[in-house]
Amino acid sequence: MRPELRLNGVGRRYGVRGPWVLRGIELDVAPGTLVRVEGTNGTGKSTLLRLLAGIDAPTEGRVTGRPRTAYVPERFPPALPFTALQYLTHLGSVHGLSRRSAARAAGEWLERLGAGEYAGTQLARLSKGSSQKVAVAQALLAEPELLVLDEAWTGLDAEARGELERAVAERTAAGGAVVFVDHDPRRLADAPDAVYAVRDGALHRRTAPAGVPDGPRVVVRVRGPSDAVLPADVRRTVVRAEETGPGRHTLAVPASHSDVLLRTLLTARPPWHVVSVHAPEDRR
Ligand SMILES: Nc1ncnc2c1ncn2[C@@H]1O[C@H](COP(=O)(O)OP(=O)(O)OP(=O)(O)O)[C@@H](O)[C@H]1O
Repeated sequence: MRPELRLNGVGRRYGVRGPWVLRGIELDVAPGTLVRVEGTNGTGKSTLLRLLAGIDAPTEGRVTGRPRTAYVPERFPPALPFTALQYLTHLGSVHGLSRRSAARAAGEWLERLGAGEYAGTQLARLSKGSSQKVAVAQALLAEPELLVLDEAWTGLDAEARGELERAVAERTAAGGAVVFVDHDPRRLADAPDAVYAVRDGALHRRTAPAGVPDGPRVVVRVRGPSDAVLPADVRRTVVRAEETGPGRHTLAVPASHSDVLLRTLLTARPPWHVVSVHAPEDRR
Protein backbone atom coordinates (compact mmCIF):
# COMPACT_ATOMS: atom_id res chain seq x y z
CA MET A 1 0.00 0.00 0.00
CA ARG A 2 1.20 3.52 -0.70
CA PRO A 3 2.15 5.48 2.40
CA GLU A 4 -0.20 8.23 3.50
CA LEU A 5 1.62 11.41 4.37
CA ARG A 6 0.55 12.69 7.75
CA LEU A 7 1.38 15.90 9.59
CA ASN A 8 0.87 15.50 13.36
CA GLY A 9 0.85 18.66 15.42
CA VAL A 10 3.32 20.26 13.07
CA GLY A 11 4.68 23.71 13.78
CA ARG A 12 7.33 25.76 12.00
CA ARG A 13 9.04 28.94 12.95
CA TYR A 14 12.20 30.48 11.58
CA GLY A 15 14.86 31.21 14.18
CA VAL A 16 14.72 30.26 17.84
CA ARG A 17 12.52 33.18 18.83
CA GLY A 18 10.81 33.86 15.52
CA PRO A 19 7.01 33.94 15.41
CA TRP A 20 5.27 30.67 14.67
CA VAL A 21 4.38 30.66 10.97
CA LEU A 22 2.43 27.41 11.37
CA ARG A 23 1.36 25.63 14.51
CA GLY A 24 -0.71 22.57 15.45
CA ILE A 25 -1.12 21.48 11.85
CA GLU A 26 -2.96 18.18 11.44
CA LEU A 27 -3.18 17.02 7.86
CA ASP A 28 -3.43 13.73 6.00
CA VAL A 29 -2.74 13.57 2.30
CA ALA A 30 -4.33 10.34 1.11
CA PRO A 31 -3.16 8.56 -2.06
CA GLY A 32 -5.15 9.56 -5.12
CA THR A 33 -6.31 12.90 -3.72
CA LEU A 34 -5.92 16.42 -5.02
CA VAL A 35 -5.50 19.08 -2.36
CA ARG A 36 -5.52 22.82 -2.87
CA VAL A 37 -3.92 25.16 -0.34
CA GLU A 38 -5.02 28.81 -0.28
CA GLY A 39 -4.24 31.86 1.80
CA THR A 40 -3.26 35.49 1.48
CA ASN A 41 0.37 36.50 0.90
CA GLY A 42 2.84 35.55 3.55
CA THR A 43 0.48 33.32 5.54
CA GLY A 44 2.71 30.26 5.27
CA LYS A 45 1.57 28.37 2.18
CA SER A 46 5.08 27.84 0.85
CA THR A 47 6.26 26.89 4.33
CA LEU A 48 3.54 24.23 4.47
CA LEU A 49 4.39 22.95 0.99
CA ARG A 50 8.10 22.69 1.82
CA LEU A 51 7.20 20.58 4.87
CA LEU A 52 4.92 18.40 2.74
CA ALA A 53 7.65 18.08 0.11
CA GLY A 54 10.14 17.01 2.77
CA ILE A 55 12.72 19.67 1.92
CA ASP A 56 12.13 21.40 5.25
CA ALA A 57 11.61 19.88 8.69
CA PRO A 58 9.08 20.99 11.30
CA THR A 59 10.23 22.85 14.39
CA GLU A 60 7.79 20.73 16.38
CA GLY A 61 5.46 17.85 15.61
CA ARG A 62 5.95 14.91 13.27
CA VAL A 63 5.71 14.12 9.58
CA THR A 64 5.12 10.42 8.89
CA GLY A 65 4.38 8.16 5.93
CA ARG A 66 6.66 9.86 3.44
CA PRO A 67 5.76 8.72 -0.11
CA ARG A 68 8.11 9.14 -3.09
CA THR A 69 7.84 12.88 -3.44
CA ALA A 70 8.59 15.49 -6.09
CA TYR A 71 8.30 19.23 -5.72
CA VAL A 72 8.11 22.27 -7.96
CA PRO A 73 9.32 25.19 -5.83
CA GLU A 74 8.03 28.74 -6.14
CA ARG A 75 11.50 29.78 -7.25
CA PHE A 76 13.50 27.29 -9.29
CA PRO A 77 17.29 27.71 -9.14
CA PRO A 78 18.43 27.04 -12.71
CA ALA A 79 21.99 28.42 -12.55
CA LEU A 80 23.70 25.03 -12.93
CA PRO A 81 26.24 24.17 -15.64
CA PHE A 82 24.03 21.61 -17.44
CA THR A 83 21.78 21.53 -20.44
CA ALA A 84 18.08 20.99 -19.74
CA LEU A 85 18.31 17.37 -20.88
CA GLN A 86 21.48 16.63 -18.89
CA TYR A 87 19.96 18.13 -15.78
CA LEU A 88 16.68 16.22 -16.12
CA THR A 89 18.43 12.95 -16.93
CA HIS A 90 20.58 13.36 -13.85
CA LEU A 91 17.55 14.06 -11.66
CA GLY A 92 15.70 11.11 -13.17
CA SER A 93 18.64 8.89 -12.15
CA VAL A 94 18.54 10.37 -8.64
CA HIS A 95 14.83 9.41 -8.55
CA GLY A 96 15.81 5.83 -9.34
CA LEU A 97 15.35 5.62 -13.12
CA SER A 98 18.06 4.03 -15.25
CA ARG A 99 19.99 6.65 -17.24
CA ARG A 100 18.34 5.46 -20.42
CA SER A 101 14.78 5.67 -18.99
CA ALA A 102 15.61 9.00 -17.36
CA ALA A 103 16.82 10.48 -20.66
CA ARG A 104 13.74 9.17 -22.47
CA ALA A 105 11.32 10.49 -19.80
CA ALA A 106 13.16 13.84 -19.75
CA GLY A 107 12.87 14.20 -23.53
CA GLU A 108 9.20 13.23 -23.47
CA TRP A 109 8.33 15.74 -20.76
CA LEU A 110 10.20 18.54 -22.46
CA GLU A 111 8.25 17.73 -25.66
CA ARG A 112 4.92 17.55 -23.81
CA LEU A 113 5.54 20.92 -22.22
CA GLY A 114 6.59 22.46 -25.54
CA ALA A 115 10.27 22.82 -24.64
CA GLY A 116 11.71 19.99 -26.75
CA GLU A 117 13.75 22.41 -28.82
CA TYR A 118 15.56 23.60 -25.69
CA ALA A 119 16.74 20.15 -24.59
CA GLY A 120 20.34 21.03 -25.51
CA THR A 121 20.26 24.57 -24.09
CA GLN A 122 22.21 25.45 -20.97
CA LEU A 123 19.90 26.03 -18.00
CA ALA A 124 21.36 29.47 -17.39
CA ARG A 125 20.39 30.54 -20.92
CA LEU A 126 16.73 29.48 -20.73
CA SER A 127 13.95 32.06 -20.62
CA LYS A 128 11.88 32.22 -17.43
CA GLY A 129 9.06 30.26 -19.07
CA SER A 130 11.33 27.50 -20.42
CA SER A 131 13.11 27.33 -17.10
CA GLN A 132 9.74 26.79 -15.42
CA LYS A 133 9.03 23.95 -17.86
CA VAL A 134 12.26 22.28 -16.72
CA ALA A 135 11.16 22.77 -13.11
CA VAL A 136 7.85 21.06 -13.89
CA ALA A 137 9.49 18.27 -15.94
CA GLN A 138 11.94 17.40 -13.13
CA ALA A 139 9.01 16.82 -10.79
CA LEU A 140 6.92 14.78 -13.20
CA LEU A 141 9.44 12.51 -14.84
CA ALA A 142 9.75 9.96 -12.05
CA GLU A 143 5.96 9.62 -11.61
CA PRO A 144 6.01 10.61 -7.93
CA GLU A 145 3.52 9.26 -5.39
CA LEU A 146 3.22 12.78 -4.01
CA LEU A 147 3.55 15.83 -6.23
CA VAL A 148 3.82 19.22 -4.51
CA LEU A 149 3.29 22.26 -6.75
CA ASP A 150 4.01 25.76 -5.47
CA GLU A 151 2.69 28.20 -8.08
CA ALA A 152 3.96 25.78 -10.74
CA TRP A 153 1.72 27.25 -13.44
CA THR A 154 3.24 30.72 -13.09
CA GLY A 155 5.34 31.61 -16.12
CA LEU A 156 4.04 28.78 -18.32
CA ASP A 157 2.33 29.45 -21.65
CA ALA A 158 -1.29 28.39 -22.15
CA GLU A 159 -0.45 25.01 -23.74
CA ALA A 160 2.00 24.10 -21.00
CA ARG A 161 -0.51 25.18 -18.35
CA GLY A 162 -3.05 22.81 -19.87
CA GLU A 163 -0.45 20.06 -20.07
CA LEU A 164 0.37 20.46 -16.37
CA GLU A 165 -3.33 20.26 -15.50
CA ARG A 166 -3.53 17.01 -17.49
CA ALA A 167 -0.42 15.71 -15.75
CA VAL A 168 -2.04 16.42 -12.36
CA ALA A 169 -5.15 14.46 -13.41
CA GLU A 170 -2.93 11.59 -14.59
CA ARG A 171 -1.06 11.46 -11.29
CA THR A 172 -4.22 11.32 -9.17
CA ALA A 173 -5.83 8.77 -11.54
CA ALA A 174 -2.71 6.63 -11.06
CA GLY A 175 -3.21 6.78 -7.27
CA GLY A 176 -0.74 9.57 -6.57
CA ALA A 177 -1.51 12.57 -4.39
CA VAL A 178 -1.08 16.16 -5.54
CA VAL A 179 -0.96 19.25 -3.34
CA PHE A 180 -0.91 22.64 -5.01
CA VAL A 181 -0.95 26.37 -4.42
CA ASP A 182 -1.97 28.68 -7.25
CA HIS A 183 -2.93 32.35 -7.23
CA ASP A 184 -5.63 31.74 -9.88
CA PRO A 185 -8.82 30.57 -8.11
CA ARG A 186 -9.99 28.97 -11.38
CA ARG A 187 -7.02 26.58 -11.45
CA LEU A 188 -8.47 23.03 -11.39
CA ALA A 189 -11.49 24.69 -9.75
CA ASP A 190 -13.83 21.68 -9.69
CA ALA A 191 -11.19 19.04 -9.17
CA PRO A 192 -9.80 19.25 -5.60
CA ASP A 193 -10.92 16.67 -3.08
CA ALA A 194 -10.11 19.17 -0.37
CA VAL A 195 -9.29 22.87 -0.13
CA TYR A 196 -7.46 24.25 2.89
CA ALA A 197 -6.82 27.87 3.80
CA VAL A 198 -3.74 28.82 5.81
CA ARG A 199 -4.75 31.57 8.23
CA ASP A 200 -3.23 32.78 11.51
CA GLY A 201 -0.80 29.89 11.51
CA ALA A 202 -3.55 27.27 11.28
CA LEU A 203 -5.07 25.19 8.53
CA HIS A 204 -8.80 25.60 7.89
CA ARG A 205 -10.65 23.13 5.69
CA ARG A 206 -12.69 24.98 3.11
CA THR A 207 -14.74 22.13 1.71
CA ALA A 208 -16.74 19.26 3.12
CA PRO A 209 -14.87 15.97 2.88
CA ALA A 210 -15.10 14.65 -0.67
CA GLY A 211 -17.98 12.36 -1.37
CA VAL A 212 -19.74 12.79 1.98
CA PRO A 213 -23.33 12.02 1.11
CA ASP A 214 -26.41 13.81 2.41
CA GLY A 215 -28.88 11.72 4.32
CA PRO A 216 -29.08 10.00 7.67
CA ARG A 217 -26.45 10.85 10.25
CA VAL A 218 -25.19 8.84 13.17
CA VAL A 219 -24.07 10.56 16.38
CA VAL A 220 -21.10 8.95 18.13
CA ARG A 221 -19.90 10.01 21.59
CA VAL A 222 -16.28 9.20 22.34
CA ARG A 223 -13.83 9.61 25.17
CA GLY A 224 -10.04 9.69 25.08
CA PRO A 225 -7.17 11.04 27.19
CA SER A 226 -7.89 14.64 28.15
CA ASP A 227 -5.06 16.02 26.00
CA ALA A 228 -5.70 13.74 22.99
CA VAL A 229 -6.32 15.23 19.58
CA LEU A 230 -8.90 13.44 17.42
CA PRO A 231 -7.12 11.40 14.74
CA ALA A 232 -6.99 13.23 11.41
CA ASP A 233 -8.88 10.36 9.73
CA VAL A 234 -11.72 10.91 12.16
CA ARG A 235 -11.90 14.61 11.47
CA ARG A 236 -11.97 13.89 7.75
CA THR A 237 -14.87 11.45 8.05
CA VAL A 238 -17.18 13.43 10.33
CA VAL A 239 -19.45 16.26 9.27
CA ARG A 240 -19.49 17.75 12.77
CA ALA A 241 -17.25 17.42 15.80
CA GLU A 242 -17.92 19.09 19.12
CA GLU A 243 -15.63 18.91 22.15
CA THR A 244 -17.98 18.55 25.09
CA GLY A 245 -15.31 18.28 27.79
CA PRO A 246 -11.65 17.31 28.23
CA GLY A 247 -11.14 14.32 25.93
CA ARG A 248 -14.89 14.07 25.22
CA HIS A 249 -16.26 14.59 21.75
CA THR A 250 -19.62 14.25 20.04
CA LEU A 251 -19.24 13.36 16.39
CA ALA A 252 -21.85 13.36 13.64
CA VAL A 253 -21.12 11.16 10.65
CA PRO A 254 -23.11 10.10 7.57
CA ALA A 255 -24.66 6.70 8.38
CA SER A 256 -22.80 5.17 5.44
CA HIS A 257 -19.46 6.23 7.03
CA SER A 258 -20.17 5.19 10.61
CA ASP A 259 -18.41 1.80 10.34
CA VAL A 260 -15.28 3.49 9.03
CA LEU A 261 -15.41 6.05 11.83
CA LEU A 262 -15.80 3.39 14.54
CA ARG A 263 -12.98 1.31 13.09
CA THR A 264 -10.71 4.36 13.00
CA LEU A 265 -11.51 5.25 16.61
CA LEU A 266 -11.05 1.72 17.92
CA THR A 267 -7.80 1.06 16.06
CA ALA A 268 -6.24 4.45 16.95
CA ARG A 269 -3.16 4.40 19.21
CA PRO A 270 -4.24 4.72 21.96
CA PRO A 271 -7.77 3.57 21.10
CA TRP A 272 -10.72 5.84 21.84
CA HIS A 273 -13.55 4.67 24.05
CA VAL A 274 -16.87 4.73 22.22
CA VAL A 275 -19.42 5.85 24.80
CA SER A 276 -22.53 5.63 22.61
CA VAL A 277 -23.64 5.27 19.01
CA HIS A 278 -26.94 6.79 18.26
CA ALA A 279 -28.88 6.98 15.00
CA PRO A 280 -31.56 9.66 15.52
CA GLU A 281 -33.80 8.02 12.92
CA ASP A 282 -33.93 4.84 15.04
CA ARG A 283 -36.07 6.55 17.63
CA ARG A 284 -38.92 7.33 15.29
N1 LIG B 1 13.55 30.90 5.15
C1 LIG B 1 12.87 31.79 5.87
N2 LIG B 1 13.46 32.49 6.85
C2 LIG B 1 12.77 33.37 7.60
N3 LIG B 1 11.46 33.64 7.44
C3 LIG B 1 10.81 32.98 6.47
C4 LIG B 1 11.47 32.02 5.64
N4 LIG B 1 10.57 31.52 4.75
C5 LIG B 1 9.39 32.14 5.03
N5 LIG B 1 9.54 33.01 6.05
C6 LIG B 1 8.48 33.85 6.64
O1 LIG B 1 7.39 32.99 6.95
C7 LIG B 1 6.16 33.64 6.64
C8 LIG B 1 5.38 32.78 5.67
O2 LIG B 1 6.08 32.71 4.42
P1 LIG B 1 5.63 31.79 3.23
O3 LIG B 1 6.55 32.04 2.08
O4 LIG B 1 5.49 30.40 3.72
O5 LIG B 1 4.16 32.36 2.93
P2 LIG B 1 3.27 32.27 1.60
O6 LIG B 1 1.86 32.18 2.08
O7 LIG B 1 3.76 31.17 0.73
O8 LIG B 1 3.54 33.67 0.93
P3 LIG B 1 3.40 34.11 -0.62
O9 LIG B 1 1.96 33.97 -0.97
O10 LIG B 1 3.85 35.53 -0.57
O11 LIG B 1 4.31 33.20 -1.40
C9 LIG B 1 6.51 35.00 6.09
O12 LIG B 1 6.41 35.92 7.15
C10 LIG B 1 7.94 34.85 5.65
O13 LIG B 1 8.63 36.06 5.74
